Amino acid sequence: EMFTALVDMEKLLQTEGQVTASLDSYLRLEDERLAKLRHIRDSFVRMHRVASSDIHSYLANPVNAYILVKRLTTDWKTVEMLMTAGPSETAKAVITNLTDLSTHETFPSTEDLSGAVDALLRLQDTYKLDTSTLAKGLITIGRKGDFGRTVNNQFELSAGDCFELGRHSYSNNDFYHTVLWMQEALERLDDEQIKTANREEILEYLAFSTYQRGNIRHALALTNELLEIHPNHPRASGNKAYYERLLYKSSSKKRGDEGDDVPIDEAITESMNVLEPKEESERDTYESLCRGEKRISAETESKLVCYYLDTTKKPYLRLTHIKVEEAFKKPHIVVYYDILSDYEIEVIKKLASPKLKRATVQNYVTGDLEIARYRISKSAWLKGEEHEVVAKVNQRIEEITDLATSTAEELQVVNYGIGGHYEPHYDFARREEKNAFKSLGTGNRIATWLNYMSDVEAGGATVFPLLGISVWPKKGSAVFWYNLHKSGEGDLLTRHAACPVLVGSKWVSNKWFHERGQEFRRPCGLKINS
Ligand SMILES: O=C(O)CCC(=O)C(=O)O
Ligand SMILES: [Fe+2]
Repeated sequence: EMFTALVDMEKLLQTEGQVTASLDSYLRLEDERLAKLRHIRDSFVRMHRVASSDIHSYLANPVNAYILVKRLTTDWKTVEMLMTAGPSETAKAVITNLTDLSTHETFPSTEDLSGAVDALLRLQDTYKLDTSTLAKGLITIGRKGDFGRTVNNQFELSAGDCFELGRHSYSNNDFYHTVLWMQEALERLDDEQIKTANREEILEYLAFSTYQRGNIRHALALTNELLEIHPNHPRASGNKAYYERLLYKSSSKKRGDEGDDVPIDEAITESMNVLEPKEESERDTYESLCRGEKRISAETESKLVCYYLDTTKKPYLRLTHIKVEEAFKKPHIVVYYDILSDYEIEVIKKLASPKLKRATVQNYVTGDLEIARYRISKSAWLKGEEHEVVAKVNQRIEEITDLATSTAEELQVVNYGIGGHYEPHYDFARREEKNAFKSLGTGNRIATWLNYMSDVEAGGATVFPLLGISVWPKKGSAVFWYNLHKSGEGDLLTRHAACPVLVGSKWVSNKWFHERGQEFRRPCGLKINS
């Protein structure tokens, strides 16, 4: 699929170019065909006008008689041919051409379409984007919580697009967004010259979702509007009666009358009207960190420091200055600046691009690798032997961290497309995950090194919900942390996530270090949480 990585989406622009060219040639052929038909029609009209003004003298001329016959035989055949076989033939040639194209992978599938819709809805949710603004193609958010910057766009969503987004929300049981998108679809439909959606269909979804949200009175009004357009609508009158009954019941209840007992209806209306104050979930914290909201105290933050790495004992790095910034103390999470050069990044991206595949996750129970909605990106693995740049980068990471790369996993290169993300997770395997990393035979993932290989225009932070910090991608920099305590126990505070990319493309690469080989580099501790 295409939507999972931005590099693949770039190919779609070429496809769009090819489709445009094919459509151009079809329209040119169609224009020619119609021009021929118009020409024949005009000559028919001219001849008919002249002939009718004086039929006898006109037909007295044998040439004219011949022409008339010819018009109604050969010329008519041509007209028939141009009118019937014409459009489909022209179209057939162009379609064959396009189908040839679509058998190659440059054509998006319906799965890509639904992935793109999913991504838009995820972005709207995570970044609290306003429906109308989004429909106008405008996005107002920047990096690092620098809100208020508007990313401009010339293209807007049609009523039909908004309807599809609403339908998608509906199939996810997300009635809140269904209502927003269906309302937007209705507004847009009013302004459209060529309608891209059907008012009745929108009203039906809108009414039902409005009811699901607990506003029965408004659901009834919308259903009445639907009945005005389509009095015999198969479901509307039943729904109308149902809503009226619910309203009657709740009003008679208020008056103190005992209505008939219809417990289901009441249970629905009552549970819908109660909004319980609930504790902030991990999801809420994660999303607020993605939006760049501050979650650590000024005091904690004030203790974090910047320094230069001591490179005196590091042969390859002795002459370099490496800037380090602490992002958190315990667990110690640090950001290194200017680690990869633009050239190295280009080489790594070039090597990885042809190998990118939808990223997988390990099934917790079976140990199998599978694709999951909570991790949307494409990734590839690069060996040190593949290119001297990869070998050099591995070497550099080894020197900076003092950890052995010989037992580390290969360099994983990841590209996230629009909406691409990785929800909160641990990089290490929990005790109950039996098969994790068994085949590697090098123990658990002791530490994570993550290179940022692009700037991201908006979104795409790496966030740690239990710590309340966000690390923002900066081309060339890297973030590093230990996943395991010295005892070998997993550090539960290292739970982290990659926020959805809102604007731009995010490239990262990472090195996962394993326990074996580090015995003298990071000796074990005896205490559980040391
Ligand atoms: O891309 C990121 O910011 C984090 C990626 C990550 O956590 C992972 O790949 O395990
Ligand atoms: Fe991770």
